[in-house]
Amino acid sequence: MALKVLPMWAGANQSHSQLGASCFVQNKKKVHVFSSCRVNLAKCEILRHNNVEKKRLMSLYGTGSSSTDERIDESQITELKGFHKDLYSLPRPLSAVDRDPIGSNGTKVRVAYQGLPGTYSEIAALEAYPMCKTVPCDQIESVFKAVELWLVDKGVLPIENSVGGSIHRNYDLLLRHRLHIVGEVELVVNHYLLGLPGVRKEELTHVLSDPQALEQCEITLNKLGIVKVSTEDTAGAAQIVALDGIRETGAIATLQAAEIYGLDIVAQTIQDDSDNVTRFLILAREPIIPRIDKPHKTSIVFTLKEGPGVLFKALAVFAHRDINISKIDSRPQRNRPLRIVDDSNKGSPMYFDYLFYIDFEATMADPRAQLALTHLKEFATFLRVLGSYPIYKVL
Ligand SMILES: O=C(O)C(=O)Cc1ccccc1
Repeated sequence: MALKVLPMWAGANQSHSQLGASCFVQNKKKVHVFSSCRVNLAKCEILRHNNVEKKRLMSLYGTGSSSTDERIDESQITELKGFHKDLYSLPRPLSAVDRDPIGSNGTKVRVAYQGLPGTYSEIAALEAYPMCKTVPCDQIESVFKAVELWLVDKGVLPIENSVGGSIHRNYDLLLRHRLHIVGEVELVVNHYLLGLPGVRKEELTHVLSDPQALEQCEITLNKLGIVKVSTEDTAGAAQIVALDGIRETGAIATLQAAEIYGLDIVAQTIQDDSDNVTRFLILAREPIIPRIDKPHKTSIVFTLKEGPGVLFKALAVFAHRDINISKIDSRPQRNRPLRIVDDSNKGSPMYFDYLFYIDFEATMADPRAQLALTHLKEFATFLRVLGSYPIYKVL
């Protein structure tokens, strides 16, 4: 099918996205519904940037009706991608937009997230931009593409949680794409066990949810003897329960999902760890100008040369400048996981070649941070700044 490149429900309102979502469940296959309003917004943005392209794009997209049947197919996206390549090569001013609900063109900020309406990611998007228009996408990859292709202004993705640690799949995506981190949000995640109206906890034999949510409630679910089944996201699980109408199947999801999909709360705060916190990142096409009135952090990723004490030296560049490191993580490189240390001998040792992710508490506008990274480059074989952004504080 021709819709592989940008499969997302870009619902301009809840009914659109719910319509798309119910098709998804009922037909047991993905149906990609684009709201024409969303497509038209994207069109406008593109047309503003290049009048020469105007005729071509108008014929590409047509004038558009308000039907949810309007879809973008692969060839259109490919053309759009080519066009945006040109746009990316133009110098772009830094954006000072920071938790600002109004975008530079006077419209509401549009924030893409993975899943259906009612996910934790949507709640995180609204926490970062309270007046924003949230845009559901069927995969994390679609969130990145939606930002890259100017269909939305920002994207939100969960990056780590206090129970499971880093979400490495999402770290990999940060590296594969060239978006900038412009913010972070930390949510205390309270999981609700939801069921069809009137269902009691004892009746449940199966529970559906996102793998992270299932992991965070493992002890509770094992005690209840409930079989865990993974779904794409928590709200998707709630919707399946509502549509399938099987009394023995519940979902772990948000309070918002219970309301949206008409489910009862069978049990609340069912996570094993009461301090269950998930950290989300906000992504944008452009970096922000760091503000001096707020503490910021910077996220970087790098690889190191081989040798004794190289990691020690790498960390010392921050210590020498009194820069606090708030996170460090390592991950084998996916495309080059093994490093052959010495190929002169048979049976010479092979190590995993690691990517190091560090968050440190300074902005790239801070000379200490600039010096630290210049110093780090002496030991690094690769270094990328993922973004400087305000440290999240509950307001
Ligand atoms: O599926 C969701 O609702 C998400 O946003 C991902 C997630 C799942 C569990 C905890 C935090 C985020």
